Amino acid sequence: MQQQDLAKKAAGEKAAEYIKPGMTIGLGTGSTAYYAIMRVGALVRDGMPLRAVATSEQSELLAKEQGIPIISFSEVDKIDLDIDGADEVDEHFRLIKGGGGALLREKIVAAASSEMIVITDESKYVKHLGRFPLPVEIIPFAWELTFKRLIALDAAPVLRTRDGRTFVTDNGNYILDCHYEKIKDPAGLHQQLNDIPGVVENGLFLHYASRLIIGYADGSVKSLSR
Ligand SMILES: O=C[C@H](O)[C@H](O)[C@H](O)COP(=O)(O)O
Repeated sequence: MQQQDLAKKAAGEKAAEYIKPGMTIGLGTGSTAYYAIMRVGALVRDGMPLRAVATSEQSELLAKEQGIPIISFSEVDKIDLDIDGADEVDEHFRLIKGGGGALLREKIVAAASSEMIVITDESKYVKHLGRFPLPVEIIPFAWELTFKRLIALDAAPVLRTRDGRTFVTDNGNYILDCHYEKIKDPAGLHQQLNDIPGVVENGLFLHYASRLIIGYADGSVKSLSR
């Protein structure tokens, strides 16, 4: 296993220690959330009663393979604990998410959760958000106009593609990856982006994370709360 994967595994498995019987869990998306989901699966197989909602089709599939009871959102009043990865996190627990294109569902789940644990390896803990391109989910209708609005705002947007085709999210939308290098005013930018017609959501998660678990290649973790 690569060193970064050891760090992700350590963080994902540590997060699962916060799960208590009877909880409703939000399952994140990505290569770090993968390890948390695997651990949740092991807890279920050991007999712990819990249920979960997933933040992407990919995570739902993995959860079902692991035997985790997935419930529909119509059955959910509140989510006790959301465990998810991030592309960047700063010391104020502000995040950039959406590298895998799951930001919209992830934000809906984070907003509905009493607690959000963010799991990362140390490379993602940054002084300033922005080196990782900020994903912005937009609707396909007239996407070129939304794209031009973002150019006018100096976001340097790039339409995300995969295998030579436009990337389409689980919600049928497109992603514009916006290049800032250093985001000086995350709250202002969040508002500015979401005010643009055609923008569905952006990858800044500013108020959701309550605990940050950073994994290291030697298998150790640092768990910080706010
Ligand atoms: O859209 C994807 C999510 O926001 C992921 O949680 C994020 O991209 C981190 O993924 P990974 O753990 O694979 O680096």
